[in-house]
Amino acid sequence: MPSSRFQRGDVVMGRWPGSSLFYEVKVLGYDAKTQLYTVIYKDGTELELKDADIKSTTGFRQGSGRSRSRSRSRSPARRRSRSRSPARTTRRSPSRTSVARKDKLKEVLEVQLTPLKLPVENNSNNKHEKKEENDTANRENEKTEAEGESHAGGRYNLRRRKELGDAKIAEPEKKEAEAIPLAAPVTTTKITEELEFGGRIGVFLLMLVLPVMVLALLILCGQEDASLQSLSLTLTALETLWDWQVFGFVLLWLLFQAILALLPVGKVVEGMPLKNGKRLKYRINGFYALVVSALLVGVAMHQGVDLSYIHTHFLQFYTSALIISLLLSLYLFVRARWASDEDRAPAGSSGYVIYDFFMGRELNPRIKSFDVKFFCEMRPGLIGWILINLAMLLAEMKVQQLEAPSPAMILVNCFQFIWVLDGLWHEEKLLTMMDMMYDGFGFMLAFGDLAWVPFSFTCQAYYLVNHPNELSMIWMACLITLFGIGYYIFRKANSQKFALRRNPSDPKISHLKTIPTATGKNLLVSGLWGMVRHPNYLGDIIMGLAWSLPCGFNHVIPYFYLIYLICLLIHREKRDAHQCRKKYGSAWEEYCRVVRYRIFPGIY
Ligand SMILES: NC(=O)C1=CN([C@@H]2O[C@H](COP(=O)(O)OP(=O)(O)OC[C@H]3O[C@@H](n4cnc5c(N)ncnc54)[C@H](OP(=O)(O)O)[C@@H]3O)[C@@H](O)[C@H]2O)C=CC1
Ligand SMILES: CC(C)=CCC[C@@H](C)[C@H]1CC=C2C3=C(CC[C@@]21C)[C@@]1(C)CC[C@H](O)C(C)(C)[C@@H]1CC3
Repeated sequence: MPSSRFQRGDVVMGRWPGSSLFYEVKVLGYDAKTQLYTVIYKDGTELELKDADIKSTTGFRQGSGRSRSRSRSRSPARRRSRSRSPARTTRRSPSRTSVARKDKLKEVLEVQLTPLKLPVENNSNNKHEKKEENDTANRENEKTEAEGESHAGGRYNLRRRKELGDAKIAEPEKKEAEAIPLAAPVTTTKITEELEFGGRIGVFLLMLVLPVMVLALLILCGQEDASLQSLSLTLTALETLWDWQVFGFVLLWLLFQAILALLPVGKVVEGMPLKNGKRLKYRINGFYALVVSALLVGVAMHQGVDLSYIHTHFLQFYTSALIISLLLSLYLFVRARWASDEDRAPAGSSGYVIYDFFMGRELNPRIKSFDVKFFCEMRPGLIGWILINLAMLLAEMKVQQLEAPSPAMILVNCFQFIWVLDGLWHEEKLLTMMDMMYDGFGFMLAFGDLAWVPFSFTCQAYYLVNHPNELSMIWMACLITLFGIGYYIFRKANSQKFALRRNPSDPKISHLKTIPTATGKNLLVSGLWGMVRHPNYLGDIIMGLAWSLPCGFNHVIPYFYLIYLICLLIHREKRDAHQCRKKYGSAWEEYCRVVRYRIFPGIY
């Protein structure tokens, strides 16, 4: 290879097809005529890459700020690669941002990758060559072949983790900790390449439509005639939507929850690794916060506080929460000016003000050790939801002059309480979710957490106050069973995924088959995760159905949550599939071939 920058055997960083993610690859050869390198990824995938799609590992190591076991002297090559780093582009003056964005898009579009056909699995020469290349993923493939479980015709093997033994499975993780920066893809993306939610116009419309939609929902739920046609006749006067006292109560609630979150009670855990390899610390005490909140509410009720005040002032409560979420989003947008590149959320760094305001520019905004996003996602809205449901239960008894709450109201309260309790009990798992790992904290989540969750998720209980619905014993038994099935699928699927990510050799998931990927992470491909690609979404939707059905079939309004959830999760599935395709490439394609349906078995 006379005129090539890299030689056969060199370990370099190669761009993954169609993305700006770089993984460690080994150079297998260089074709001077086509000027393409043949490289092999950790999972055995061979590709041809242009010179521009290959970077030296030293440049990446320096840039990513990870701790290394061996430090090398600063070479001219490394200095070159640092000066070209996109990190620099975001530090440029705003006038140059859009030029940088175009350059970046161009760069991504220009990636030309030609997948090579892999040699047939039983070609002993090649197998030997792979083995010599000392690649962990190859070694795993070999083990699998020995077990006769290789996936016919595929590049990946479906293997039983149990049969391999825990120690062996943990091997890639161990290596990664020692020296190979493989598990977390190294990304040079500092500016958003693709705009989601319909871009700037889409998010602008969403910011207008979503708050009005919740207001309309609440007006409809609260009036006798909950049909959609009746909405225009009863447009509420704006001044009736505001009450300073209510605003004060909402602020007090937020303050109270923030104090509970700051109490030195509960364990402190580390979040998932950030771009710079560091992990943030989080105090997990959501469950205690729920217990203390319940005690406080109990004492207040005992002292004669009438919770049905929340029902009679529900619109004012919503408006206050909306204003607070708007103010919070503004604060977050402004403070992100001083955030370092590392703290920026990839999705909210487009350079377009409106888009970044919606998506959130900062990934983990913190005031000292107080994580604003983590707090808002789990506390005031979720615990507030339970408080509101309780207020609606009391209001129903008052309005309908009942001695005890209706069975429909009890079911709605119990189902939703279990869901919130489960969320707080497994609070730690939020740290591995898309919202915490990739999404910035902007208007979407601030409004979602503080206004959308507590005021639209409570629509069934609010509706039942004025729209009683009788339930037969059989129907109640059916609803409980339906909820139980949904909960089982939701919990089991989420726990299996969490266990795999936290400890791939966890005995609880050792019976499940997985597909290895180039990043060192595995994808579950049997059990619930073999039924559909998002069993947790399916479980969530079944539960949503179970707590909407007690409201009967007279109006569509109590099904608002279910409709929202289906739309959100279908959209989320698409977003996630897009990210996973970029992250996992052919392993993800293989997974999609094996598990055909996304959320609903046999349907979608
Ligand atoms: N009620 C509501 O309003 C909402 C509820 N939810 C609920 O929150 C929960 C979490 O949702 P969300 O974070 O969106 O989605 P998931 O928990 O499904 O997370 C998706 C991620 O899981 C990993 N993954 C995907 N497939 C596999 C597989 N086969 N094996 C192992 N890992 C896999 C990938 O990340 P990686 O490989 O990087 O780990 C992927 O990016 C769900 O139960 C959902 O229903 C979510 C949104 C709103
Ligand atoms: C239309 C609009 C404004 C959308 C914003 C969406 C948010 C409301 C939801 C996005 C993902 C969420 C999750 C939860 C609450 C709703 C939001 C914030 C969640 C924290 C609720 C508790 C669960 O147990 C959960 C942890 C699985 C869940 C995670 C996702």
